[in-house]
Amino acid sequence: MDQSKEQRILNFVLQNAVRGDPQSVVDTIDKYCSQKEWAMNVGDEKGLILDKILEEAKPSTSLELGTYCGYSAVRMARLLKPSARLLTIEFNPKFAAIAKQIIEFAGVQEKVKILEGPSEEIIPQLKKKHEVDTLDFVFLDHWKERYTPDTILLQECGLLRKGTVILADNIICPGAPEFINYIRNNSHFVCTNYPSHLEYMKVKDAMEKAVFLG
Ligand SMILES: O=C(NC/C=C/[C@H]1O[C@@H](n2ccc(=O)cc2)[C@H](O)[C@@H]1O)c1cc([N+](=O)[O-])cc(O)c1O
Ligand SMILES: [Mg+2]
Repeated sequence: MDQSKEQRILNFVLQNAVRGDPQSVVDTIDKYCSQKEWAMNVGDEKGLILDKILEEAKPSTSLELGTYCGYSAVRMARLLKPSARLLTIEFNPKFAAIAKQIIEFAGVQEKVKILEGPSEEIIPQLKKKHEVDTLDFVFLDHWKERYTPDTILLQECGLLRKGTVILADNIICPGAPEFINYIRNNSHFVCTNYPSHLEYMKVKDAMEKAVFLG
């Protein structure tokens, strides 16, 4: 059975990154995906925007929707304080297994917990099963048509608090038009757009920050 692209990314990390060094894992994935095979990691250009917004938020409890290979989980975990936690939801068991190995290789497994399953099933379990009170930071990078229903679900489950920062990837490419329409017309959020480029490409993309007002 020949390897998947995600397995090739994992192997490249295991052979070229420095164990226990999250920055080297991030740089190694960027190197592979810019030189060998494109993959849907947030990447280094949008990654720097993610870094800045995350550092400003100084979150104790963060949630990511769409782990994929774990690139942004490692990228975020490397900036979190030791007591902070990142929960990341992944639907595809093959991707979750790859991400687990990349997260462990980077040495950030103490801060990161992968929750396997669909977001609409897992979000309602966060408070009781995963001891979440409210979320300080949310990174949306899963199926683009799920951005809006999952943002509504997070509110319904009482997981957002005054000041929760939601950051969404791919506002232009592939695009999340219904999310943009929803969030920019919702008086409970203050939105900021961050123009950038699609990972590893010259194509325009953007991220959107939405701060919940309570
Ligand atoms: O489609 C994109 N992302 C969809 C991501 C989906 C990921 O979210 C998981 N998930 C986790 C939980 C769920 O409930 C559902 C899915 C899926 O199993 C997958 O791992 C995308 C596409 C491009 N592109 O240029 O084409 C660029 C990007 O940056 C992208 O993020
Ligand atoms: Mg993305």
